[in-house]
Amino acid sequence: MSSTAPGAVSVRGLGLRYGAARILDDVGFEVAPGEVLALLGPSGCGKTTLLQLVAGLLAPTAGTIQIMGATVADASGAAFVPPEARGLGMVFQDYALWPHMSVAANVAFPLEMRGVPAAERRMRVAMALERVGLGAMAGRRPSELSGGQQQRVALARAIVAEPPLVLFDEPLSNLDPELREAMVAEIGTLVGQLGLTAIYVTHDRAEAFALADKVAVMRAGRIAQLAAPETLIGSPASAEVAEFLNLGCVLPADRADAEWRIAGTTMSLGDGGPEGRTAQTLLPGRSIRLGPVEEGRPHADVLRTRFRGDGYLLTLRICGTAFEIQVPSPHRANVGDVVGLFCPPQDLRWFASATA
Ligand SMILES: Nc1ncnc2c1ncn2[C@@H]1O[C@H](COP(=O)(O)OP(=O)(O)OP(=O)(O)O)[C@@H](O)[C@H]1O
Repeated sequence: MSSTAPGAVSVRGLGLRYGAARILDDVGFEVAPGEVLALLGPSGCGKTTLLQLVAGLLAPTAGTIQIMGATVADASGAAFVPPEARGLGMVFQDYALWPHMSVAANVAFPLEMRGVPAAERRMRVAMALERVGLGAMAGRRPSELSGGQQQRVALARAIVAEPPLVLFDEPLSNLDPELREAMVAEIGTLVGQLGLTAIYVTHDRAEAFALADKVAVMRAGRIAQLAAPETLIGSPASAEVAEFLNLGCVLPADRADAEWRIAGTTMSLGDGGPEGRTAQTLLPGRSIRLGPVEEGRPHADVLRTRFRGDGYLLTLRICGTAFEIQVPSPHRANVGDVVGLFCPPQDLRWFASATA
């Protein structure tokens, strides 16, 4: 796609304030047609607020939102298209189904809103229910379905009118972990088959990485990094992002002559890193190999060991510091063991010091 083609969604300089409180600040992103963007971040970072702005449930106090090239919100007052006129599909955490209506009537609702004739409605509802594996449940009430089935109904309702954009707000958080994993796979298949353009809000890294082409990591009302999942893992933009993604242990480092030393110990990680006398370095859990304790290498105490089926997950405390790291290991280790840590220098990620 050429860089000048209009995005399915284009958000620029978006902000929302409630009085003096800045809930969102200078948020910008593009979603290309057929792309899935995940908004990932801890509770309270503004994910849902951002989704509600795109949906038209809130109006921004700064910036613009375009959907398929049309401006649907402009804080300067030039435009505000109400939610029902944006024609988007939405899937919420609590399913938001009408209890007094049948499954088929729930799914038919967006088509009714668009004035689609009854015969075509019936056909499209049947197709949408078939797609989510609920063809046989059309006549039931939502209360006669399991949580997973109810969320499939919501999914069918979100796609039945073939909207230009589907918004997902933590759709799986009410389901138990096993079902959640199965539903992630189902949503991924559906999104792929239908070529859906979507924005998917979650605080679950695995869910975001499994479903999204791009992930916006949000912190305190801003996008801290927006990148493909592989880039986030390999090149987190800041110590904050690395910590939120649980990529390993971020340690303060001091330059001593030609070497870096960590947390005031004599551990040396070799040369490299940014300019200046202090920095932070990410020791990525997935790059660490365990071995014997050796002079001049970091070592760690084993705090916990957990069997995972394919090996062990060890929780280690680095060299008498307060810093902990989780490291996968094919071998069992005992609580209290001291192990040497080996990390290829090229796998370390360096960040400017927090206090710099
Ligand atoms: N009507 C409101 N008035 C004032 N502050 C609000 C209002 N609605 C939300 N907030 C605040 O805005 C911030 C962002 O809320 P939002 O629900 O978008 O976060 P979130 O990342 O979706 O969190 P969660 O995962 O817990 O839903 C929070 O600090 C919240 O307290």
